[in-house]
Amino acid sequence: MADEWQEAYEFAVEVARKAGMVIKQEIDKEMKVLTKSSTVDLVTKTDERVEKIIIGSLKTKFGEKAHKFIGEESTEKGCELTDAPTWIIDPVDGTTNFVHGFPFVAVSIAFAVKKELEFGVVYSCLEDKMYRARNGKGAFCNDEPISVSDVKDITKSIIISEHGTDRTPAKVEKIFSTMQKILCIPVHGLRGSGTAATNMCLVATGAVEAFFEIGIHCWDVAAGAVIVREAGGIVLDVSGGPFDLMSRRMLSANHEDIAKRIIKEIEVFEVPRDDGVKHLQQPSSF
Ligand SMILES: O=P([O-])([O-])O[C@@H]1[C@H](O)[C@H](O)[C@@H](O)[C@H](O)[C@H]1O
Ligand SMILES: [Mg+2]
Repeated sequence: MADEWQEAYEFAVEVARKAGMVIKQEIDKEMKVLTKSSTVDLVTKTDERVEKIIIGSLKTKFGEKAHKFIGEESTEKGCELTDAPTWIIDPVDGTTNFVHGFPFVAVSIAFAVKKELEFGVVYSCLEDKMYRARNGKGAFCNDEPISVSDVKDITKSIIISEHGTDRTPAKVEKIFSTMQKILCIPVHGLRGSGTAATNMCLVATGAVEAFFEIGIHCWDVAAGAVIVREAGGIVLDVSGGPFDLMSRRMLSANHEDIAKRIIKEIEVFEVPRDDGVKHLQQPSSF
């Protein structure tokens, strides 16, 4: 069937909008903040509630058993990506922003079939920007086509990276050393919105040339990966090898020239994979 997943794609947009409305209603209320992997890895009742709303809506629409789900707040024993149609969900990407009222928070919903990403939806709900893309069908923001920047000269670029939620001094040192080297290439600027999904959409719209991070999770970047590719960009491992959704390493860029130059400066550090697989050989570089 040529267009087997179109209905699911359209429904994902609807569900992302519904989820974003809940986030908008909750952001100004007093909230109880809990922590997860570290004291700066925050979670709220809204994260859990929104994930339940999204997965509940998808199950009602497509049946309890037809699809599998990987959700930030409900995947406790590692993520297993099989050949089955699988939804990959971050209900509130940018939870720290949400807690502080910093105005970038996104709902990220991706769909993979046979381990290949089929479509992605990122709703930057406080800005009311609905980003979406489906394989081979282009990328859009609020129904307008989007495309990456045509800047190939790194000295004319803006690059995004984030600090993540691991404050191990040796890792933080590598993150800042990488940022310092990139800043001093020099580039026009370094930025970070506090949501990986939104960062990838900023690459897709051409507002920045690249975004990279080590330590993100599959639900942070799955939807954004489709959006960047469909906007004409590339998504790679931070070594320049192929992007591996479970590796927790990702570089997205408008062009190979920008990606290659950034890769020269990235100080890579080890993070456990999302699927728990150990000793996987890292992909080779360019
Ligand atoms: O926890 P969360 O807010 O959904 O997701 C986080 C955001 O995407 C942040 O930008 C990135 O730096 C972290 O690595 C992610 O964990
Ligand atoms: Mg996230």
